[in-house]
Amino acid sequence: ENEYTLDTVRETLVRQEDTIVFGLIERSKFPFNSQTYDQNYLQIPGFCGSLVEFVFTNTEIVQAKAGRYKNPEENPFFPENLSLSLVPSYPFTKFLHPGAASININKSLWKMYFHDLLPLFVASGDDGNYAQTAASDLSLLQAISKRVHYGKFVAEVKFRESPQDYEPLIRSKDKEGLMKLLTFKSVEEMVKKRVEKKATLFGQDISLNSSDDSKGKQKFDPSVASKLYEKWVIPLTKEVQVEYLLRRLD
Ligand SMILES: O=C(O)C(=O)C[C@]1(C(=O)O)C=C[C@@H](O)C=C1
Repeated sequence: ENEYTLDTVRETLVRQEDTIVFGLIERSKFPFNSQTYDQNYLQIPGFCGSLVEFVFTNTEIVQAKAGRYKNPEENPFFPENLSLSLVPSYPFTKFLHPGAASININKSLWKMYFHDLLPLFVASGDDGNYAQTAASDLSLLQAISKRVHYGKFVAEVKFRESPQDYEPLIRSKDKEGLMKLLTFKSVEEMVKKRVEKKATLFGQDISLNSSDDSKGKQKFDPSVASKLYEKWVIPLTKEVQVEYLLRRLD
């Protein structure tokens, strides 16, 4: 259980930034491709929904059978469709309180992603690559979901470090007080700046003549990455922390 400390969980969050920034850059290779999201585009017998829903539900079914959701860091978007893992189980450290399993905010992430985030950074247009578009939506949304739900681990670490500060707030269900106690504004500022810097560096065209590197055209507007963190990723990670703490003494 020593693998989880405030330093190690923060290191994990930092590494997850790379995945999210790359995910944004990968999705921005494709235009919006609205057919991917159109409820009337598909005509598959026995399936009702958009292509992106088709790709998500079927991918999650396979990944659940292959054991993905046995790991408490993973949360499915369509848990109602999933069957049990078919693979031998691995002894994941039981670090979280059992109440953690009932927290899944993927439905809100789904809405945020398709309604607010995508239109911010994806060019309009259609290039016919709907399956590839849905696949990059899937990997980016999975990365964002993993990051936001990692708030459960962050909250558990903080609780174990100072139960005397958290317990009274949990008992009185003081959401505002909990939010205040778990917030570190200076850390949030660092996270946003670092994410924007990563987006600048990862999105750069690389040439062999190093003096040309910074002149190349950017693959992606880096401010979108920090905006994603500021408006959604950080606030939702905090919301998960509060929800987790409220269940911590059950
Ligand atoms: O690093 C922490 O302490 C966290 O809780 C993570 C996080 C974040 O989402 O990046 C959230 C809340 C804190 O105010 C600072 C950062």
